Formats: sequence, structure tokens, C-alpha cells
Amino acid sequence: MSIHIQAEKGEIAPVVLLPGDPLRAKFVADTYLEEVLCYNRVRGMYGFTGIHQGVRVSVQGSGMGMPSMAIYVNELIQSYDVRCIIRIGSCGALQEEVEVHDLVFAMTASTDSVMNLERFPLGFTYSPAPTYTLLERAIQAAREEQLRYHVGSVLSTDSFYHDNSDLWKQWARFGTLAVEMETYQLYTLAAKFNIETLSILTVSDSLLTRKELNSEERQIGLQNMFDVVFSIIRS
Ligand SMILES: Nc1nc2c(nc(Br)n2[C@@H]2O[C@H](CO)[C@@H](O)[C@H]2O)c(=O)[nH]1
Repeated sequence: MSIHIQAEKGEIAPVVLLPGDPLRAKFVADTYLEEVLCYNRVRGMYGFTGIHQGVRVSVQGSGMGMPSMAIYVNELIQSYDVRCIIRIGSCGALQEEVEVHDLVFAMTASTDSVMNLERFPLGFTYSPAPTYTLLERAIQAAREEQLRYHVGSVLSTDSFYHDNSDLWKQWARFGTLAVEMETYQLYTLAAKFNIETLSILTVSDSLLTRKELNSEERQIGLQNMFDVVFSIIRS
């Protein structure tokens, strides 16, 4: 067991899907996995392991934001030898062509987080990236399924509510596709421990149009993301 995950060694698969919402982890397990084991209920941050078409995979909630997500990622890697973590998250669009329901594959991330300052002193900015082969397979799956997708940078912010409500516009001016709260630190930790990673995001709101998916639309909209990620798992 680790401090925040009550699983026994071996109960977590080498490949872990990581949604922020633990109820999304339960939905994925209930919908896509067989022979399901619920290995974690601590703090309601559910984790499940099961079989998807012969492939053993786990799905673990991470919570919102990099501090919470980093706790689970550190423990998954260091206590349970996880070798690949794919974030299946949601994001807010920052560009007109990025529409609600679209998919975003994060090629890199910017951040306002200070978590990396202990690793890289001020003035030494670290630019994290995903595993190219996972990104390539995600793009191939999206093309085969004829899904709308975008590949580019995202902004991983520590705050959902900013005093300066126009802050995101500067990031948008430099081409940032979407805003979320986890990818920057996920990619940093994957690089630190030399494991594979990718963030696959469903656009559930737009900061430009103020459109957002209701809870039912979010559920349906996530189908495309699940199709892509399980295509990667099977390949
Ligand atoms: N900061 C921020 N996070 C967002 C937004 N839209 C979405 Br979905 N998110 C993600 O959803 C959660 C907040 O609702 C966090 O985990 C973020 O990754 C947004 O407009 N802003």
C-alpha cells in the first residue's frame, strides 16, 4: 500500500488511465473493463483494474489540479511500477476553431504552477512533452474514426477562478489551444521517471463562446475520447 492508494502490489496494471473525476474512473471501469477489481476507495479517489479485450489496464481518479494529480502519479510510479499514464481529461477551449466536443492531444503545456521551481530555478523554464508514439497512435485513431481533433499546447493552470478574467487571452495569442489543470506536471513527472504519457482531452467548455456541455452532453462527448484511448490500449 502507499499513503493515498490502498492497493496491494501487483493489483495495478502497468498502464493506467487517469481522469480527474473518480466517478469517470468508475464509468470507464463499468463500461469498458471486465473482471474488475476496485483497488482504491481512499478519499473517494476510486481506482480500478480490469481487462479490456484481453489487455489488463487500470483507471484511477486524480482529482483536480496538479498537486492532487502529482500525489497519485508519484505513488502509481514509485509504489506500483506503473509504466504508462494516459490522462483522459477535459479542458476549456481558447481558440475559435477548437469547439466543444472536440478532442485535444497536448503536444506540450505551459503553466503558472510553481511546482517545478524546486527542480528548475527561476529563469530555467522546463518545457514538458508527451511520448511521441502515443501521440502518433492517438492521431491515427482520431483520423480512422473521423473525429475532430487538435494537436498543440495547453495551459495547465493552478486556478479555475482568476481575479484577472482575461489572463487566458495572452496564452491564446500565443496559440495555446485549451486550458486545464494537470498536464504540465503529469508530463514533468513522466519525464522524471522515464515512463510513457499523453494527455487526451475532451473540450467541455469554451472561454471564447462561453458554451459548455451539460452533464449529459459531457457523458456523450467523452465517448470519442474513450474510443481513442482504448484504440491505443489495444494497439
Ligand atoms: N482552469 C480551468 N480548468 C478547466 C476548464 N475547463 C475544464 Br473541463 N477544466 C478542467 O476541468 C477541471 C475544472 O473544472 C480541471 O480538472 C481542469 O483540468 C477551464 O475553463 N479552466
